[in-house]
Amino acid sequence: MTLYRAAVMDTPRDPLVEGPDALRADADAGLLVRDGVVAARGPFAAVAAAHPEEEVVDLRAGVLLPGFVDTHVHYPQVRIIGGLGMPLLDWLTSCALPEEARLADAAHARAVAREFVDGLVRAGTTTALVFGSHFPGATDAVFAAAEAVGLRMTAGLVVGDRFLPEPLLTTPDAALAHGRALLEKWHGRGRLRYAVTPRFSLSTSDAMLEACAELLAAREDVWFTSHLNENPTEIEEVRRLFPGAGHYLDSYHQHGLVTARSVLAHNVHPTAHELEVLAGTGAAVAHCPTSNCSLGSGLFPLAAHLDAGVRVALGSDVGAGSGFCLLKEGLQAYFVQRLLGPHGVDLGPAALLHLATRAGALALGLSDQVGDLAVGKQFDAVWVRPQPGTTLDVVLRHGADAPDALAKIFTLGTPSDIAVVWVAGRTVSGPSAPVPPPLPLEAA
Ligand SMILES: Nc1nc2[nH]cnc2c(=O)[nH]1
Ligand SMILES: [Zn+2]
Repeated sequence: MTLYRAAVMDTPRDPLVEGPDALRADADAGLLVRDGVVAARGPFAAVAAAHPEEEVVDLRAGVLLPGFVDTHVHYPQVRIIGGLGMPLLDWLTSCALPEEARLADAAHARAVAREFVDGLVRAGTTTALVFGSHFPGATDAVFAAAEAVGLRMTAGLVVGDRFLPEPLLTTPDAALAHGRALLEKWHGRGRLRYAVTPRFSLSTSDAMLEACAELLAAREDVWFTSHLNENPTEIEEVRRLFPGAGHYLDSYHQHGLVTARSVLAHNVHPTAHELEVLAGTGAAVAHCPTSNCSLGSGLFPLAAHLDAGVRVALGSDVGAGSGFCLLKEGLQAYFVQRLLGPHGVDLGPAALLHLATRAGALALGLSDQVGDLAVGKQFDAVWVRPQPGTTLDVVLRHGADAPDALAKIFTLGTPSDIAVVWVAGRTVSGPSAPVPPPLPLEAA
């Protein structure tokens, strides 16, 4: 057992519903961690008195937060982060899809999988819903990489049978067979789960979506993820391709793909009826603010989602998004709501923390395990500890109170300020993280 002593902030209640007081901030907390689980929590003096024999790890030089939950991120796109200046469909054609085709090469895919998982944990992400690759071998590689590091990951084979470059195309039968094999190998193994992942309606026929529905029905606890209402040109094209669908969401919903185990990314341009269906089914939306800004997709209507009762969490959407760190996504989400003026939601620091942590856990059905640091939860945590003398260090030393410190962390924090990251009590990034094995490039 280990007794961590730290300033701890988390949001077991929702600040978007209950207001800023929902931030739980304990200036000198003791968290006793046994077998990767928070076994006791309280004022440090009280927990230490009750467990005098435990080793104390003193983290008071920084702030301890729950691990971040990224609800939308693309594994094959690590190396193309930063492709600026294009709207969605041009960016896909000239930037993302050619890179994704390179994952046909197994050695390349293994290297990218390692870079991807490493990028996530360095940024403090401990749980992620991941778009895999169009290639089964490459998707297998990202599961293996996540398992090796200990990342809590839900992912799946990305499938499509139109719009894509030829090497990325598949058929409904092949998609089903490969998806089933990956699901049987990885779903429920350790912290890994499978998500059925059609790329987007634009790249999937009704027959392909039906194959997705068949795979989703294979096990009751399998997840579903895809894209939705990201860009006006995309939406228009989906309307043309699915004349029988009432709207974009309907192209999935008609196949039974929209449930409480569905996470749809973006939804920048929803109709009122789509919001109603999302709320009614319990499906969640992954809001990806840096991606939406970078591709010029639009300003996310968060208020409309919340008013309709739709669950919303954050996604980095790497590689259209500008990096893995959910602190940056939180800040960008805040900026976007400011730009919406009277139509924007007032996102205070507590709301940003909730969006980056517990909202993601709720969206992924994992809130009984992760998302906050209550007793009984997994010790998935990040220690924000800027290097002495950095601007974040300076402003934290002159902060007023806990919400103020949190606002500063979201404003200035980067992966280099995240000193240690734990998943289930084990260090996955930081000084004592196990040295990963060498890249298996020679084996190819
Ligand atoms: N942002 C984004 N939107 C998509 N829609 C379909 N594929 C993608 C993708 O890779 N990124
Ligand atoms: Zn995406």
